[in-house]
Amino acid sequence: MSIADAPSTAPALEFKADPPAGSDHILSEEALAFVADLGLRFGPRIWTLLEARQARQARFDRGAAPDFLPETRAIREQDWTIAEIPPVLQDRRVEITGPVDRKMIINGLNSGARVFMADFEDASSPTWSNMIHGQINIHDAVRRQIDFEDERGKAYRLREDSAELIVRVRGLHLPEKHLYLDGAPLPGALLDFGLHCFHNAHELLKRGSGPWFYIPKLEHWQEAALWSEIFAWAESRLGLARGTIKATVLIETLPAVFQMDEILHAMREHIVGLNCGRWDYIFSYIKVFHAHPDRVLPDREQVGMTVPFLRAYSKLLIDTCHRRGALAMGGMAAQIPVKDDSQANEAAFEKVRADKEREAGDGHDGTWVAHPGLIPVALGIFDQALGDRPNQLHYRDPALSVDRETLLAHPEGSISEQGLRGNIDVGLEYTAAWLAGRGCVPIRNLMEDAATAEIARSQLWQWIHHPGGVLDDGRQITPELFSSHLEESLEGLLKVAEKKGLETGHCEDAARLFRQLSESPEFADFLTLHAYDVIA
Ligand SMILES: CC(=O)SCCNC(=O)CCNC(=O)[C@H](O)C(C)(C)COP(=O)(O)OP(=O)(O)OC[C@H]1O[C@@H](n2cnc3c(N)ncnc32)[C@H](O)[C@@H]1OP(=O)(O)O
Ligand SMILES: O=CC(=O)O
Ligand SMILES: [Mg+2]
Repeated sequence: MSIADAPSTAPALEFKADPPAGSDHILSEEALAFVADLGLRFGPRIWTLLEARQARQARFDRGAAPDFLPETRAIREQDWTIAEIPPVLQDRRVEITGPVDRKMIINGLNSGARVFMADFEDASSPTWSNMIHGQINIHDAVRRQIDFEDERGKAYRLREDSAELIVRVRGLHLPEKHLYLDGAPLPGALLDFGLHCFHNAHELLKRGSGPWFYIPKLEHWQEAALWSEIFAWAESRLGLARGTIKATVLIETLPAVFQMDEILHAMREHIVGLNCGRWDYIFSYIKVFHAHPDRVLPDREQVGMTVPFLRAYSKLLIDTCHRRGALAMGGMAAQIPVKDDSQANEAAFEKVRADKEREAGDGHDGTWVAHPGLIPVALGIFDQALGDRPNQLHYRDPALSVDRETLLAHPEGSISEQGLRGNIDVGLEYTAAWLAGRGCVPIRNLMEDAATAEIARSQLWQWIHHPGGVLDDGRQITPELFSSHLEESLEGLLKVAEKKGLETGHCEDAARLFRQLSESPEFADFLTLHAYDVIA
């Protein structure tokens, strides 16, 4: 059955805002019918899975901690592998990621990285305009019709040998408030997946590529199983062969690290690998244990990939993937080139080099960079580690032994005034940018995205709410201390905004959100959910 002939059983989607200009072909009747069908079939299942997250968190709040599941022991112990990885996805030694604006997409695809991940998630603020223009841009990129000229007159066009495109969709928790179905907002993930798949799957396949996705923030293998069902349904509805759609799943929540075999198994027809989403993983550690007074984390700077719980996570991910024939992707180092300070620039590159050397040496099949300037460093390291192979799928560490205790090990360290102020300053500046529609920004020479703000505000919550929130000079982090730093920080941010002629309302809103989320007795699940209420 052709797409146009397929009957839609879903009620029509209700627009809560006008479709952005120039989006008629993206929000076409057929595409909307496909998305509405997705919403009707899978929306209620998503709500149920989100409720299950709440129930699990309530158990963690009563003192429990994540563990391997007894009921899925057989899946962990039996021998099985995922389906074959398509040839174009076998070599992913360096991937660049970025938001979905036109210039970023062209630059990312032209960057020399193997993959460009177009990010509807952590690097994008999900304004209606960003999300729909992102789809327009991806549609054009797939058809290689994405030429454009910026305000300086610089022309952009795709190179012949552009990178493979992977689209990261929003997490299951984020609604798309501009589209309602049956009285409830459509899950944003279904809109992102649905539009890309509907418009581009056949076109990509015709061009030797395919509908490839990154799936973020899963907390349970049943969520992975649902994605596989969504893919299978879309394949059948769009006339694609079963197993055409391929996903890489980010392991970036603490519960998910205990279910990596189960996630691979549940998606074995549709998965090609796992990725170490280290930043959200740190956020998840704080969230899962937010009610445990003995789990207060030290300064963010002290929680790097070499601390035991993070090192164990990445090593177990590599081993699990390679046992199952799946790619084990590394994560993002936050450093970016420093333009006006060669010493700081060299130090930033050194940090990225060390990070990528560790990843390649541990057996990762590829890694992420945030900026094109870092591709040569990462490529050099992975080229050397891979030799003439496309990946390190053959590699297993015979001495590896990772247990639950290490996966949960609490990192030792201290909390400094600089760390406290850093979380407030960076969190506030980032959140103000997000509210203004920019989901990824350079702050103090680091790439910052939504995960930064989540770590910052959840650390602040922990430090304010637990007796362990004590500075290295002996001062307790009280609501009053937090509040005085927040005021100072806001004052500074407002001055900068005024000087640049930027809207100051976003700074005020960001401060209000930070105050509300950090001081509230309840720990909020996601800052971005609260911030989403404020954006257009
Ligand atoms: C935890 C996670 O989820 S990680 C995944 C999410 N994070 C990301 O995707 C990071 C994306 N990175 C970025 O957005 C940017 O690198 C930033 C915001 C950090 C810095 O951007 P800028 O300030 O524009 O950097 P800079 O001025 O040095 O850029 C130089 C050029 O590189 C381009 N560039 C920078 N980063 C990227 C990127 N990630 N992809 C493609 N092109 C890029 C810029 O567009 C610019 O192009 P131009 O010369 O044609 O104007
Ligand atoms: O999405 C990536 C992460 O580190 O978080
Ligand atoms: Mg993430």
